[in-house]
Amino acid sequence: MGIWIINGTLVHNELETTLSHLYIEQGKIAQIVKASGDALPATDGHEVIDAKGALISAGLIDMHVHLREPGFEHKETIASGTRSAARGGFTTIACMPNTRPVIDTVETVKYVLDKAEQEGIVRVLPYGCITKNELGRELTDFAALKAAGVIGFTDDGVGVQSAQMMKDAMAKAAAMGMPIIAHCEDNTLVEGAPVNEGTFATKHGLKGIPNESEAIHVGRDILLAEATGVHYHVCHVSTEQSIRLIRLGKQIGVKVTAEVCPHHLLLCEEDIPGMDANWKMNPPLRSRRDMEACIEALEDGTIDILITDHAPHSEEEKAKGMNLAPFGIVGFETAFPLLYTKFVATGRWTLAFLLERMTSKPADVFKLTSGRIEIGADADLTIIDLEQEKAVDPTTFASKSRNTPFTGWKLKGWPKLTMVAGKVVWSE
Ligand SMILES: NC(=O)N[C@@H](CC(=O)O)C(=O)O
Ligand SMILES: [Zn+2]
Ligand SMILES: [Zn+2]
Repeated sequence: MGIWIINGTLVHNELETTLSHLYIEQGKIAQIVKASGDALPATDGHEVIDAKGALISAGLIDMHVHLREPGFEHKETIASGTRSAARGGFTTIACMPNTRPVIDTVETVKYVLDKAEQEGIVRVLPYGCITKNELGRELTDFAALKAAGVIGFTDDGVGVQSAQMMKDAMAKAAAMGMPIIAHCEDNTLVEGAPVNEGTFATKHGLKGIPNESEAIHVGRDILLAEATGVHYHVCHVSTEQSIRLIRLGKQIGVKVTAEVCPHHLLLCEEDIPGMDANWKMNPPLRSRRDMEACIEALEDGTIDILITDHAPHSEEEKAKGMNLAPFGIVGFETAFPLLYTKFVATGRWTLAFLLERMTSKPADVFKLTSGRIEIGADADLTIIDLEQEKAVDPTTFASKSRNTPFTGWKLKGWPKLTMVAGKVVWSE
């Protein structure tokens, strides 16, 4: 017995969309049939899911998320985080190692993979730390972590401050064909500032995080990537200056790729309503000019992929206020509707472009086999209603945390059903 998903809209490319039926057998896509009139394929003896004209996308992929387990289970767990991801239409997520303990040993990699297997409902790909405890002093055992199943190395949450340490890490990663994923931040330029150095900081008398604190690392690391030949991936790009450097790096043939979050495309410092820590994240909301540079960079391919940087924190932690609250906002359950409503429904992007940046592009950048609807592929799929309009209501989130600046936004493009390897893991 297999599953027929009937009457779904498939986006083949910018020009071609078809109403189609998909047949799934043993977790894989076995047939793709173009609908003709009202005629249905022979579905006898099979399970039938009627997509009712809604979009069927390859399952969304998010290469930058925080699941908080082990150590911060009050913010999120692998169980709650993967449910939140499924509701957002994500079928594969790559989790950051800034847990407690951090993911810097084989034991912790195993712990995360076992938990994901037992309690997770979407695919979880862990990253391992570049340095032990993310302290920047000593490299982890890359070979052992790779063998245990990590897909790349990163100290996300903090920048690797020493250029020599980063160079050694890149040389080692390059030798084993693994990517380095970098949170770019020079601590000497940041000094505990909670928001961007700009209009909001000035108005409220706050210390500011300057654009150079990010871009200095991007520039340094592109030179180191050129020297070592590593695949270097820049986390959550937020500044015009970083983009300029990534563009140059690509032009001269350095293997540099980059990602951007929805909030850096949709919000800037002018939008922050007041001293509300649900607007505090790292990197911070920058100037309008930076926001526009990020949009253009995604459009021209300088930035390769979209990610959420889903960073759950509890209400108590966020209630500490702009100066003391931790950085980060949740992202899974708003990402697709936000991007669809603000960029596709407005006519700026095609649906094909948005889907590519959340499915096949991340798969290509990180050499994953998922991200495409084709015969023989794992049936990782998402059904999305592009028409229904609904306001963002954090009380409905499957995530344990509700720290979002998007409360009340009226959006279209809500996922209805998420399938991983032919199994429905969430449906409305
Ligand atoms: N992005 C954030 O604001 N916070 C992240 C850390 C990070 O992604 O650097 C977190 O772990 O909370
Ligand atoms: Zn980061
Ligand atoms: Zn992060």
